[in-house]
Amino acid sequence: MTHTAKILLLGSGELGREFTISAKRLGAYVIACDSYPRAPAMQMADAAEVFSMLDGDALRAAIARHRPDFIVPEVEAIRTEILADVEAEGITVVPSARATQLTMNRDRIRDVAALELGLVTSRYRYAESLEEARDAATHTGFPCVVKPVMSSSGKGQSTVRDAEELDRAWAYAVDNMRGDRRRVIVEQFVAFDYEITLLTVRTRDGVRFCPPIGHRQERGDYQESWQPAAMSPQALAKAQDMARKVVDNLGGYGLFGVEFFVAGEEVIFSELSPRPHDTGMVTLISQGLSEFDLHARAILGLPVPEVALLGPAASAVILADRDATAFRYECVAQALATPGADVDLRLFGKPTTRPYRRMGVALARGADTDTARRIAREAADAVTIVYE
Ligand SMILES: Nc1ncnc2c1ncn2[C@@H]1O[C@H](COP(=O)(O)OP(=O)(O)OP(=O)(O)O)[C@@H](O)[C@H]1O
Ligand SMILES: NCC(=O)N[C@@H]1O[C@H](COP(=O)([O-])[O-])[C@@H](O)[C@H]1O
Ligand SMILES: [Mg+2]
Repeated sequence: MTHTAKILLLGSGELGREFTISAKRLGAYVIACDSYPRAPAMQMADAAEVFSMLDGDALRAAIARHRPDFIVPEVEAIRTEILADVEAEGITVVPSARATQLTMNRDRIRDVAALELGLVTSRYRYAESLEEARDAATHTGFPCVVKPVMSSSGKGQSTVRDAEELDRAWAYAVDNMRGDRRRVIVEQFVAFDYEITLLTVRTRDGVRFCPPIGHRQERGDYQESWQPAAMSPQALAKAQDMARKVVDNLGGYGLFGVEFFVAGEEVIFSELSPRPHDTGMVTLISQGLSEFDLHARAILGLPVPEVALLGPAASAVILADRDATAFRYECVAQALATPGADVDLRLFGKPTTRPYRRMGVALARGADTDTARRIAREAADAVTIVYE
């Protein structure tokens, strides 16, 4: 055997690409899967498979063909029943088949967090019709946020200020949902002071936390993130306590991105990813071991040391603005030229653009997080996508 482990990666975007690099550095053989060819992680992997992760037959066939030691989900939308079957047959699903099933849809994980574990969440209710959405909004009050239970990166999500706007929000959610479950969550709008991602690693030796990551979102999608997020020790302790409860409930080994809203000293659990988080790309420059290295180590059962921050750092996204198949990047040298600053780039190698598609990220370290944010934003803005 020439490799330490065989990993089937389900989803091959930018997060999978960095995970592939981390896993391969530790000697793993990686088969990268996604619905389109030349996806970012495929360009780094030993082998690639192109099929929809929601196609159960194709997923089963890929598992049977490669017989991996580990299945590592990189997206939410996967035919997760199959993962439960293969876990029972002895393949390790990361972090666990149950975690992938509970987090694929917002309603399941929200019910576990709020009802089973008693975590603080916003008021919420589910709706399967416009009528039910109206009832749900009576329960949450206005403003509220309407999201399809199956979606990510803000797709189909909108904030509703009054009853009049509900029709449009319901239609928008139904039109932009993934899968075939016409179900939304209606959530009380939380007027938070700031929001964080707490990267939480479940390892054989216990749970470890990265310093909290602050982030700013637009259209439900992340624009910039920074680490450490300034927060009181009391608020951090509450977030860590909730994160520990939820990852221990989900089980298995790996890194989780646990999202919280913070208002004063109140910490409100929002949702979590049982895998590296987009806002956690800042750890590519802020930590000796990035979130991808930590995920790989935890999965492979390797030692995971206490996480040390190298210094205040930030990430800023590089977005496309139109549909295109022919384009190039310019001004990369200028982006990396900020004098005296630690600045870096990741261009993901996505083969096509579309409006708001994340094509890359700029990374920076600075004397404080405000400085790092400024340098990262300037570097991201310097990179120009030239459409041909
Ligand atoms: N109830 C709420 N109150 C206030 N803001 C909210 C609320 N729900 C979501 N948001 C805002 O929208 C962002 C995206 O929401 P959420 O994380 O639920 O969606 P998502 O589609 O799962 O995103 P991702 O997959 O990128 O994490 C949040 O980070 C927050 O900024
Ligand atoms: N918030 C979830 C997230 O950031 N997921 C990341 O985006 C990719 C899809 O990008 P695409 O839509 O540009 O193909 C996913 O594969 C994953 O790496
Ligand atoms: Mg989120």
